[in-house]
Amino acid sequence: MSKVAVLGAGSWGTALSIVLADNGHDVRLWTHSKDQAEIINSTHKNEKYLEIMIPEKIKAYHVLEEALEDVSDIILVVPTKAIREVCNDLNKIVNHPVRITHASKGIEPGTLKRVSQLIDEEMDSYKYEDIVVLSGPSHAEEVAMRQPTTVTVASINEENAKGAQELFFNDAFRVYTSNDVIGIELGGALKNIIALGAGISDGLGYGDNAKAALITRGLAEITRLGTSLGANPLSFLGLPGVGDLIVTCTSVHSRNWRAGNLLGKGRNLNEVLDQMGMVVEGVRTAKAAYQFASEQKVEMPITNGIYEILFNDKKPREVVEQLMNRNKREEMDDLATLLRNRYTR
Ligand SMILES: NC(=O)C1=CN([C@@H]2O[C@H](COP(=O)(O)OP(=O)(O)OC[C@H]3O[C@@H](n4cnc5c(N)ncnc54)[C@H](OP(=O)(O)O)[C@@H]3O)[C@@H](O)[C@H]2O)C=CC1
Ligand SMILES: O=C(CO)COP(=O)(O)O
Repeated sequence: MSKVAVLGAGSWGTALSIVLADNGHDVRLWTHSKDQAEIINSTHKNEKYLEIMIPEKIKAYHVLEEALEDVSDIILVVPTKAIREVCNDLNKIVNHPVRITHASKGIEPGTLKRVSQLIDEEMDSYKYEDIVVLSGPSHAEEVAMRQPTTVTVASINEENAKGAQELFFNDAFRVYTSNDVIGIELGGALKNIIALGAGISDGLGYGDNAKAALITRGLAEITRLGTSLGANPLSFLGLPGVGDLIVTCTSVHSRNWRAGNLLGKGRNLNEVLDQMGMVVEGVRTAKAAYQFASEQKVEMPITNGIYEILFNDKKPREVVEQLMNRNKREEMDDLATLLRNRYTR
């Protein structure tokens, strides 16, 4: 059994700690809040984030050095805006070989970097090829209740991907491997923008047809961007692509869907974020994807529309009208070309 430090005691860090504890590992759940660590250790609950009881063998830590002592694995699960800060601290402390798996879903606006690239930049003695990403359709609320869930772990280092698969795999948590780090990270990050859109559509009172259109055309545009950045287009048809799109666009557990829903009902972004109290990664990632799409000259009409609603106060109904009245076109033209170019000579 392994000693594992899970960094980030929000919904997802807590749920993944439960999976690891169920697998018999020695789990140290690190939080930046001393009070939260004390509450978790004394009550075995993390009520702000999850209702379920936490197994007593999960110990919460506030001091990073103590959480990291002798661990073989670090699971990084803080919001993407905190990744640099936490890795910067890790860099000063970690001086023995560890495997780093991250499970955060976002892209950094400005630099347009994925989480594995941020880790690589902040950690001197750690190679990009060795980083593992865990992603897929996995609401923390369901994982914590041991409901059947499937995810993918990806790394360029096959041994590390298989090691992470072994670490997490159990009867309720089935783990696949992949070597497409770019596709797995981008699928998980970009679907959050489309989930905001699905929430907006529901908030406006539109029905299932509109949502199916958003999921399908959203998939087309995130695949287009991902492929232009080096991802395997087929990864977008897998768990971290279409799987995660379905789960976040159709579930009330999704914070991105819930935030979108409030926006669709007429609230502005600041009001919505105040009310959520948990991370809504799609907001930052929409900014990054908007910038990416214009720099790479990739067509992303849904993302552009959501960017306008979030940051330029455009009315959601106006965006829908624009999307519905875009130039007439063939459905599969660019995606078919993209796949043909990749798989034929
Ligand atoms: N929830 C889910 O179902 C899933 C989430 N994810 C991804 O996991 C990542 C984390 O999400 P999730 O756990 O849900 O988020 P939550 O909002 O539930 O929790 C975020 C946690 O991170 C902590 N935090 C915030 N800033 C810092 C910092 N600078 N240093 C250390 N800790 C910090 C928060 O502390 P505090 O309480 O003090 O604010 C809180 O404990 C996101 O990228 C998300 O997209 C991926 C799959 C599923
Ligand atoms: O990524 C998730 C499920 O796979 C969680 O999505 P939200 O951040 O929208 O809750």
